[in-house]
Amino acid sequence: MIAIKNILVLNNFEEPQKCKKSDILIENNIITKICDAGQLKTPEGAIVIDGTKKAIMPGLINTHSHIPMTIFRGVADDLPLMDWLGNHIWPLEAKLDEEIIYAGTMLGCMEMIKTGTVAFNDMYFFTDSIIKAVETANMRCTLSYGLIDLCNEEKRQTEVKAQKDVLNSLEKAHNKNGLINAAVGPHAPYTCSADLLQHAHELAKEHNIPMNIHMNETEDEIRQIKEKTGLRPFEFLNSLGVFDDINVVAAHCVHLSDNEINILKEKNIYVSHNPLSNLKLGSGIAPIPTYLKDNINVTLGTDGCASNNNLNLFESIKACATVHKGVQQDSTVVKVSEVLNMATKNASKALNYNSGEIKEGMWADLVILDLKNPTLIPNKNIISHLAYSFNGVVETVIINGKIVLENGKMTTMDEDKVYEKAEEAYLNLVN
Ligand SMILES: O=c1[nH]cnc2c1ncn2[C@@H]1O[C@H](CO)[C@@H](O)[C@H]1O
Ligand SMILES: [Zn+2]
Repeated sequence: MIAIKNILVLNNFEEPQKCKKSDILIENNIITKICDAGQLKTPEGAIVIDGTKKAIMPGLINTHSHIPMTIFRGVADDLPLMDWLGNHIWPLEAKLDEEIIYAGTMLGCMEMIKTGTVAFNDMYFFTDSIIKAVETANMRCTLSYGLIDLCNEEKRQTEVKAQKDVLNSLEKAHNKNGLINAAVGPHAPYTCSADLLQHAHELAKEHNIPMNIHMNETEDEIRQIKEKTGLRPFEFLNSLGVFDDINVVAAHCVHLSDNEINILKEKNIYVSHNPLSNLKLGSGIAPIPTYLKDNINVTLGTDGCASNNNLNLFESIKACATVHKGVQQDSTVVKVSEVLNMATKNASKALNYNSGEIKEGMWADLVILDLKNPTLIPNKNIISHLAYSFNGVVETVIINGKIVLENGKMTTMDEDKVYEKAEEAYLNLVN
């Protein structure tokens, strides 16, 4: 049990003036009580957190990452997507092993937690090593194995077999405490055959899990699909039935035709907007204000550390809240509440979580901020600060009812050891 006393609860992004000081009780992994400050009787044996001069917010949810790529930070800058992937990232990924993946995931979990992220939607390889690290860190996540067959039949069969094992591992991990969830992850329309895409869709339906896929990131890949099929990527996948009856989290969605935007609406597809990765790889800027006008569900992601190059979702929040104002020459688009919802409750909906808000009955995935932080002063319009000024350095993080960061220190891992192992893994990767 955790009792948090006298804390400013940031649970209303639309009407910040209604946020007030309250007491919160957490039992097991659930927020069981929220009442006016001073009203909560501390149950015997509860851990008490004094919330004076502190604020609490829903933990952030990153809907697009490749967490082990934290080890790739800084290895291939200033390149366009296809050159970056084909000539730099994929050759390095061929050298990955379980130890490098574990070290990268531990570092990634640490970085996310220290910057207020409690959950992430990931696509990568070596799922067993990722599971091991995420369980140690006690983070919530949705993991998918990145399916790639490059339209090669033999490769497709290997991928289908690998996918089966991965789903078994994920199911076992899920049964422990519900922290780890499964998704299917066909990498992208330009790396997967129609058969593989349809197979992934069938699995998502059968297991009632989301699909995680890269869509329409660059003009170049769209041209490839059009040459091959005569259709744009969303039209092609829609014709295959890939979007039917499942939650789809489509990463990037930078270049869409009007007809493709209609498909987003009709199929209720969740967009994972990755503004910093799209800017760094020179891919373009997604038309987020149009999506918001059309009531499309937009969420936020960082992408991996070779294209961002960090996992601080507060930076993506600020980028999203500012870049579209510049593009549209209209400072009224993408409001503070809209962008904060993207990083919390919209993401929770996309991934079928019970979090992203602070309400009784919801999972205790919470972030406590020390208000004595230069980027949060004056302590008046804190919700505005979350979007525009906060440096992301959080004080305490609770995931699934467990304190994983306490006064800025990780409780689930030895920080120095994580740094050391990450340095070693980097050297093994590049040498
Ligand atoms: O922005 C991106 N677009 C396309 N592929 C990416 C991006 N970021 C990482 N990967 C690649 O996706 C695979 C994960 O299963 C990896 O090969 C990773 O390098
Ligand atoms: Zn990606």
